[in-house]
Amino acid sequence: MDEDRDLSYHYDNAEVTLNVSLGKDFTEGNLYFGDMRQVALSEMQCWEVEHRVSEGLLHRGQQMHGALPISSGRRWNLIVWIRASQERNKLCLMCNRRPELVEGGGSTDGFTKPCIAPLNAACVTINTPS
Ligand SMILES: O=C(O)CCC(=O)C(=O)O
Ligand SMILES: [Fe+2]
Repeated sequence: MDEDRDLSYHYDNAEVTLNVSLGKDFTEGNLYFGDMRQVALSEMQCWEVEHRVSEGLLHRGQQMHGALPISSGRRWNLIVWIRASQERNKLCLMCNRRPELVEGGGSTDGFTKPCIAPLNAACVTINTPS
């Protein structure tokens, strides 16, 4: 709390993300979006999206995005990362490999083992739009 004034460019470990602006009072701090994570950062275009308080924004989790710095106030958001096991069982978004599945009970379709690969540095590069 009180420390994160912005959020660098990244993609989410989710198929779809819901981002709801809860307020409170803040200035600046817009979201920005780029292409899907597979596009080279050097070729990516970014655009800014105004995110008004009480509005929800639904985006693909693998679309690159970030939050610009706020210049005053406090910015609260509700973030819901929505994951689909059918998709995630095919590919781990964090290491780009097919995950090993652990048997689940009942009607589950498997759970992934913890990912041991280091985070891809390209995913956490700070690259704010000009
Ligand atoms: O601060 C925001 O609105 C973005 C948050 C976000 O992208 C995340 O938590 O994955
Ligand atoms: Fe995110």
